[in-house]
Amino acid sequence: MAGYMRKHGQLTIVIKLGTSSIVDENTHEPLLSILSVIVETAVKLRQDGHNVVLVSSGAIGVGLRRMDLVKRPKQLSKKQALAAIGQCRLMSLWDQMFAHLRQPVAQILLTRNDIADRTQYRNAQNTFFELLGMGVIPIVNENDTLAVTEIKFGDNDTLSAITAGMVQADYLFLMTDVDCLYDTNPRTNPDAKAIEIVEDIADLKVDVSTAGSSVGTGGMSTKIVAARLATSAGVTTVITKSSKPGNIAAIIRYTEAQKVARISSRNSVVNFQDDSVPLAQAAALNLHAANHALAASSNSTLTSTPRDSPARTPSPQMDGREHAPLHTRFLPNPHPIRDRWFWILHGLAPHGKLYIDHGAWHALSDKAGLLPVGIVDVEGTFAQQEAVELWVVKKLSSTSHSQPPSAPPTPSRHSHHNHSHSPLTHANSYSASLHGVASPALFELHNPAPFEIGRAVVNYSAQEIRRIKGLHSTQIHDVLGFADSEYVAVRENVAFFGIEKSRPPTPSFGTRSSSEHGMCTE
Ligand SMILES: N[C@@H](CCC(=O)OP(=O)(O)O)C(=O)O
Repeated sequence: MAGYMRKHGQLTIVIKLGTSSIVDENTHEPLLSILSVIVETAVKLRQDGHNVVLVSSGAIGVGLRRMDLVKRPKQLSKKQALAAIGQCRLMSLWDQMFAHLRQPVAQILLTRNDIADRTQYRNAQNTFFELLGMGVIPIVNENDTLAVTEIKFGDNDTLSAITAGMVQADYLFLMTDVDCLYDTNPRTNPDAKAIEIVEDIADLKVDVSTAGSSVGTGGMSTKIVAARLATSAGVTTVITKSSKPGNIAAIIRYTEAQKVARISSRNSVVNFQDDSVPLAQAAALNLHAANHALAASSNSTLTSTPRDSPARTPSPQMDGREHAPLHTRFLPNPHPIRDRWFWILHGLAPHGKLYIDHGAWHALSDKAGLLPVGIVDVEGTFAQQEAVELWVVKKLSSTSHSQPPSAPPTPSRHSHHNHSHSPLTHANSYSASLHGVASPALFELHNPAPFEIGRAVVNYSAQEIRRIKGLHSTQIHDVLGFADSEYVAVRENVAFFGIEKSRPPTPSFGTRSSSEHGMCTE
């Protein structure tokens, strides 16, 4: 990537500030003391040789103050107008504050649509890298003028996670109005326990109604979605309190020192508050390997502490060990998703669904492309080169073939990636098994429920795939009158939600012969 070469030990840190960290919830006046500490922290990190990116909400909030309005309007165009008014004030505020410390900044406004095109995604990425290489702090927000519902990131937590993936960050800090994630709502439950380390986000089970504010759009649930997305790209993700931005440096120092301590097999944890512990030296170690070692060395998936435990008082001296300020740290996936696949999963909005069988899943895990023969059903309307969700369904066993399913399905299992996706209904699952599938095999589409494994960019439209599903590639031309590719999606255009989704369990439930999928096991 032009203009960007990571130096030895250099970290890239993305800091996301929600509206409630930037303006007062009631008066919408800028929270100057918090912003000042953020500026000082970011500049200090820069001086230590690290890259810093800010994701700053607050345009609408600042716009409200500028126009002396009390309440956020409901109408989209009014919100967009306020964002346009507020964004230039917001940037002017950041620019002035950073200018006091002679730190140049740049504004980057993104919409989902901008990065849905691979070339534009790479252009945005190259701009980030060029800015970081020049020592500039990019300040990112959603381009609210253009961002209607279909092309919105949804909230700035998601935008910050996509930004963190795009700049290949080491850390994403999601600054919020609580000091960390709790297992239940700390405002209503005094026994709520702080969750300090999340080794595998797939195992996280919390009541996500724990936090939120009246001026922002994100609550704790969007932070967890963002953490899932960022950790999949190999980014350590931290939730901590925005009113104490000085914690950022302490948490990084503590985490990096812990990695050094683990790797060098020392038992004591290095004093994270001691500025003499060189951050760059700590960071010089391979971060992903170190995090993996850290995860492996702990017994439980989640480490939690009672809310007001003395162990959580800032900087205590306990048993000769220092503790970081209270925060939740999501460890990065030790097998981060490649940049192109991260883009397919999170840069593109899916326009429909393909239901595939286990044989196709096996073939994909064996690095083959997605052939029409492995497709069981199609949902939605999409064009060539658009993204779709990939859902796996199980074939019925041969003993079940003679009888159609008789009872309505009970959804048994949902993908944790998207709870809003309901399994296929009984009726359409059965009809799916009857129409269009070349093989007489039926598919058990509801028990277990289909589950989403990833996304694909397809070579054929929904209408075309409906006509070729279940067929051999040699038949595509006869049916459609053309055959752009033997694959519905080439392997390079198929991305999985993590390593566990990329490998089907063995033995396979599929019944097709391996040769049909161009693979050697089934
Ligand atoms: N782009 C919008 C931010 C949307 C929003 O409210 O985000 P957040 O406060 O992070 O939940 C703005 O700048 O006002």
